[in-house]
Amino acid sequence: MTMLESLASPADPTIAVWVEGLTKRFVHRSLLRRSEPQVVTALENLTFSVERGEIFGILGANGSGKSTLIRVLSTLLIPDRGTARVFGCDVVREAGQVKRLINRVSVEASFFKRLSAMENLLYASRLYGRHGRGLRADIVATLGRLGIGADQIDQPLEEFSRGMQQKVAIARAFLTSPILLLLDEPTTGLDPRSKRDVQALVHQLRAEHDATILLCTHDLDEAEALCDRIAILDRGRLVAVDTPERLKAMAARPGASSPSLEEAFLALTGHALEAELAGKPG
Ligand SMILES: Nc1ncnc2c1ncn2[C@@H]1O[C@H](COP(=O)(O)OP(=O)(O)OP(=O)(O)O)[C@@H](O)[C@H]1O
Repeated sequence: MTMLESLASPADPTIAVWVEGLTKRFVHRSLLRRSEPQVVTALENLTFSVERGEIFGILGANGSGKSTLIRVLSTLLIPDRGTARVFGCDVVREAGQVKRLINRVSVEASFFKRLSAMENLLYASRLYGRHGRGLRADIVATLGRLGIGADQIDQPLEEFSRGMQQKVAIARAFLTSPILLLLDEPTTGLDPRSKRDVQALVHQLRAEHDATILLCTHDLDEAEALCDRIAILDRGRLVAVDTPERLKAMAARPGASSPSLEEAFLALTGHALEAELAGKPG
């Protein structure tokens, strides 16, 4: 825990996300009747906070708990223990208020698939109170920046590839200007050029819209390029929270060249980021 985290309080307006003692377990029942159900601890007593305006990364291997954390923060899952607040609102008791403050972008982005990108984005923007003449032009410009041309804008989304739908989800987050943007693996499955477009838009979103961004990834380069601070999750436990530079410094050995973020991850968790942890009981 950093000095700031030990001094901050959940009511502090400069704190966007406040997580204290957060624990979530799942019971995995085997199809074979004789074997005992297994309890998987997806999140184990997490405590951290994210400052308003930060781009905060959650880095962890498959099954380390990243999506579970995002789902708790977006009010889709109820934690077993502990609390989580978004700008002071409790994600369980004040879920309605939290929903108005967040926008979650994930692979299972929900759209009206038979409607076009333009129709979906007009609907979402109006839901967030955006109207007026400039809206259509903004939608065209935002999609254009992500490489979706004017000729594709009126096509039904069901005809878009997964990567293109992911871009429309990111455009939606940009157009609706949420205060907290939860990005769950936003560039997975995108080609390198599209990845760079998305990353540029994330930076712009923070700069122009006073957004706080929580980004789950297992892409080390992306985490390093985008994040002010990174939390490393390992089997549901928080092993470190710090700037990329300080995480790397933690893994430095006297006389050796300065470690990469990948080496820092290995030193802090004891395994490589690609390690498959899914299904391991906590
Ligand atoms: N709905 C669920 N029911 C049962 N177990 C679950 C559920 N959701 C997650 N888990 C388990 O919780 C653990 C953490 O999963 P989670 O999806 O949060 O990890 P992750 O870090 O997001 O992984 P990935 O990078 O593969 O998306 C895993 O062991 C997973 O099997």
